[in-house]
Order: sequence, then C-alpha cells, then structure tokens
Amino acid sequence: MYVPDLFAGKTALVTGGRSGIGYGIAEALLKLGARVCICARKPEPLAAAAAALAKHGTCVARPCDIRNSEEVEALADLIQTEFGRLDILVNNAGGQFPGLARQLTDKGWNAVINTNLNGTFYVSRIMAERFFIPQQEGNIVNIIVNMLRGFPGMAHTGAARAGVENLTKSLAQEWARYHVRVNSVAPGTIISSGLETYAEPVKALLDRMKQDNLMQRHGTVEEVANAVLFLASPLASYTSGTTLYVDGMDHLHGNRMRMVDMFRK
Ligand SMILES: CCCCCCCCC/C=C/C(=O)SCCNC(=O)CCNC(=O)[C@H](O)C(C)(C)COP(=O)(O)OP(=O)(O)OC[C@H]1O[C@@H](n2cnc3c(N)ncnc32)[C@H](O)[C@@H]1OP(=O)(O)O
Ligand SMILES: NC(=O)C1=CN([C@@H]2O[C@H](COP(=O)(O)OP(=O)(O)OC[C@H]3O[C@@H](n4cnc5c(N)ncnc54)[C@H](OP(=O)(O)O)[C@@H]3O)[C@@H](O)[C@H]2O)C=CC1
Repeated sequence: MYVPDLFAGKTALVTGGRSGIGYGIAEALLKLGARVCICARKPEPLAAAAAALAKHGTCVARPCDIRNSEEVEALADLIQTEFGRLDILVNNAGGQFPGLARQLTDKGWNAVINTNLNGTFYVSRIMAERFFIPQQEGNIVNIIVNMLRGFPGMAHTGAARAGVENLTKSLAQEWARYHVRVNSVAPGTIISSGLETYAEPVKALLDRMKQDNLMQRHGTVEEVANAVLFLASPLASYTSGTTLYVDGMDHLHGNRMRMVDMFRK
C-alpha cells in the first residue's frame, strides 16, 4: 500500500533485526528501497538473517549488545563506513521473562532494565550524536509493549517500557530543533519468534489472551512493521513524541490481573 520507492536513498538501523518483529521491519524497509543494517547479540543467526534479507536489497550486519555503549559505537563506525549516513533508527531489540514482582532478583530486574531502557537510550544517543544531529535530520521509532495499565507478571518490562515511552517524549522535544522525530509503537501480543520463548503455563495464558482480545486474535509482525513504516515516513511528518498502539485494543480492554492469577495457580 506504500509507494515502492518510499525509502529510496534512505538508510536504517534495526536493532534485534535477526528475528521476529525486527526481521519483519528490516524486510519491509528493504522492500521499499532502504539500505538496512541489523544487529543482535548472536553472530550466527544474525549473519543468516542478513544473508536472507540481502535478497531484497543492501543489508549489512554486526553483532552488538545494545547494553554495551562501546559495541554501539563500533556499530556506528560500521554504518559510517558502509552508508556514510543514517536516516532511520528502529529500537526493536528487547525482551523479558515472566515472573511475579516478588520473584524478581536484582540480577533479573537489572538484565531487563539494562536491555530495554538503558540499551535503547545508548543506541539513540550515539546514533543521534554520530548521524542525526550533524545531518540535521533523523527518525527514531521505539518498539515498546502495551503497558498502559501496568504489566502484572512482567513488572520489570512494564517499568522499562514506560521509561522508553517517556524518553520518547523527552527526546522528541529536545531534538525537534535538529529535525529529528521520535515515536513509539506499542504492540500487544504478536505472533513471532519472541512468543515461542514462552513455555507453559504462559503458553496457555497466551491462548486465553487471544480469546480476551476484542478482535479475538493476536497481531502479526506485518501489522507492527506497517506502523513503523508510517511513523518512519514523511506521511507522519507532523507526528513526534507519540505512541501508536498495535494491539487490537488490549490497552483499553481486558483484565490482565485475572490472567496473572491464572498463571500463579
Ligand atoms: C505473566 C504475563 C505473561 C504475558 C505474556 C505476554 C507477552 C506479550 C508481550 C511481549 C512479548 C515479547 O516481548 S516477546 C519477546 C521475547 N523475547 C525475548 O524476551 C528475547 C530476549 N530476552 C532476553 O534476552 C532475556 O530474557 C533478558 C533477561 C532480557 C536478557 O538476558 P541476559 O542474557 O542478559 O540475561 P540472562 O543471563 O539470560 O539472565 C540474567 C538474569 O535474569 C533472570 N532470568 C533470565 N531469564 C529468566 C527466566 N526465564 N526466568 C526467570 N529468571 C530469568 C535470572 O535472574 C538471570 O540470572 P541467573 O539466574 O544468574 O541466570
Ligand atoms: N512478540 C510480541 O508479542 C511482542 C514483542 N514486543 C517487543 O518487540 C521486540 C521484538 O520482539 P520479537 O521479535 O517478538 O522477539 P525476539 O525474541 O525474536 O526478538 C528480540 C530480538 O532482540 C535481540 N536482542 C535481545 N537483547 C539484545 C541485546 N541486549 N542487544 C542486541 N540485541 C538484542 C535478539 O537477538 P539476540 O538474542 O541475538 O541478541 C532478537 O533478535 C522486543 O523488544 C519485544 O519485547 C513487544 C510487544 C509484543
């Protein structure tokens, strides 16, 4: 539905682009003419993903843990060498594990905060300093999670993603003078490789969440990618500092605490 050269001449970085939603976003950007860099921690699946994505256009990859700012600087070096500029950053890398707040250790809490909140900040700051601010142009889309009414059963990610949503609003205002737009996409439950990481009883809970959704289904990777394409494109040129929910209204509806009680039993 978008014009085929929407992102011709543009370059994009998709963190966590080796799998699931990040892969779908990278593929969608490539198909619309962008040159794309992907990163993730695991080198082999990352290289395989980059090779598969290269069918659609120029795709480069570099292993990078977004929690390590030195590795992120090295990623910026690669983008400078390969592309000489960066137009779009999609902060997609992230994740968490299920657990009630009382069960979360310091180490588990910190792993999730470091990944989702600190990592997103490091990548945003470094890519803005290296590319967007000198270019006086740039675009950031943060993939968060629907946590509007809290996230019982995953309090660590709820807190981290709420932090990213607020960071979105701050950076959008601070960087408007450099013509950088910053937005977030908040997916609900999306059928992707990420969901496969959950074992029972969360698997059963996911089925229950599907029935509880007003559209009676989970979302697709393509539906999330389409929202990212919109926000990253000139179609959204007067939109910054906002969050677009791609969740079949889960942020409005449903009783997540009842779900978590099921999970506890
Ligand atoms: C209820 C509602 C559901 C509702 C479900 C609804 C889901 C829909 C919404 C969201 C969907 C998605 O995001 S799907 C995307 C999911 N994808 C992912 O989560 C993949 C990325 N995740 C990760 O890499 C990891 O989960 C993450 C913890 C963030 C980072 O890992 P690290 O490598 O840094 O850390 P690790 O070494 O693995 O672990 C560090 C510590 O974290 C804790 N830890 C890690 N995994 C753990 C686990 N499975 N169970 C307990 N504790 C764990 C332990 O304390 C670990 O220390 P030790 O004990 O010493 O080892
Ligand atoms: N699927 C869903 O229902 C939903 C997903 N989301 C979010 O969307 C994003 C993508 O999820 P999805 O594709 O489903 O799940 P995946 O687990 O497939 O994707 C997570 C990606 O992030 C990478 N990653 C994780 N930690 C790091 C890190 N520290 N540094 C660099 N890369 C990292 C992973 O690669 P590697 O392991 O090699 O580092 C992987 O490619 C995540 O932020 C997720 O939380 C939000 C709402 C719903």
